[in-house]
Amino acid sequence: MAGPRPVVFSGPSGAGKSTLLKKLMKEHENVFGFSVSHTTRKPRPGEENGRDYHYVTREAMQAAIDNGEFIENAEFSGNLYGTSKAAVQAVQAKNLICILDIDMQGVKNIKKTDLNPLYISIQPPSMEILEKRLRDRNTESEENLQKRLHAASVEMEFSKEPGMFDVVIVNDKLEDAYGRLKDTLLEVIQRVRVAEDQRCK
Ligand SMILES: Nc1nc2c(ncn2[C@@H]2O[C@H](COP(=O)(O)OP(=O)(O)O)[C@@H](O)[C@H]2O)c(=O)[nH]1
Ligand SMILES: Nc1ncnc2c1ncn2[C@@H]1O[C@H](COP(=O)(O)OP(=O)(O)O)[C@@H](O)[C@H]1O
Repeated sequence: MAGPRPVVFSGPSGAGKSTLLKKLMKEHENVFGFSVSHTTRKPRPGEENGRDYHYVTREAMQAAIDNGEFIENAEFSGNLYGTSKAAVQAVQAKNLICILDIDMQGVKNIKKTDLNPLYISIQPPSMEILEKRLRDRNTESEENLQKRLHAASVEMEFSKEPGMFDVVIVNDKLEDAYGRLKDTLLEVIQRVRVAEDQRCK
């Protein structure tokens, strides 16, 4: 696939991926583009169809998967999630750095493709803090929260597997984590800006 090297973000639900990504994309408009995944989960208040996710039924999503429209897909906390080929192509066609927010099954499956992204893991400082943040976010039922916490402990172990991630960022103080993220991406951001300047000349 053409375009600049994509960046994968992964890590437990509640680690702060969306918070960091939104900040990054707001500060660097026209550098990053979000790969909008499909999901069978219901939208949360404030989420928008086509911007945060493509919200679909399980039947529609399964049919699209069977039709070969997805790069990867996974079941998480009782719902289907997946990255469509069209989602990544839409970003790459604009020459933007494609950002993917996916779980560890997605990371494993993307590693089998030719996408060749940079892999960044976002981790919470501890399980206790993660639970507090997830509870305070107030988006999940108790049952869902427990499923996410169970998955989180596995995701936290996964991030320690040698060679799995290029960078692991612990999101303790938000500004510190964001600083580390920007340092990590400095070179790729600059490369896209130089290419953009050259196109404008
Ligand atoms: N494999 C895969 N995972 C995804 C995809 N989109 C989102 N996820 C992951 O699904 C999990 C749940 O996402 P979500 O329901 O938005 O909850 P949140 O992470 O707590 O905000 C997270 O780990 C996401 O990274 C996707 O397209 N593929
Ligand atoms: N460094 C931080 N300190 C305190 N709260 C945070 C921090 N980072 C994120 N949060 C909060 O924690 C919750 C989970 O973050 P979120 O970005 O939704 O995680 P994810 O996308 O990984 O599931 C949100 O309510 C968010 O505002």
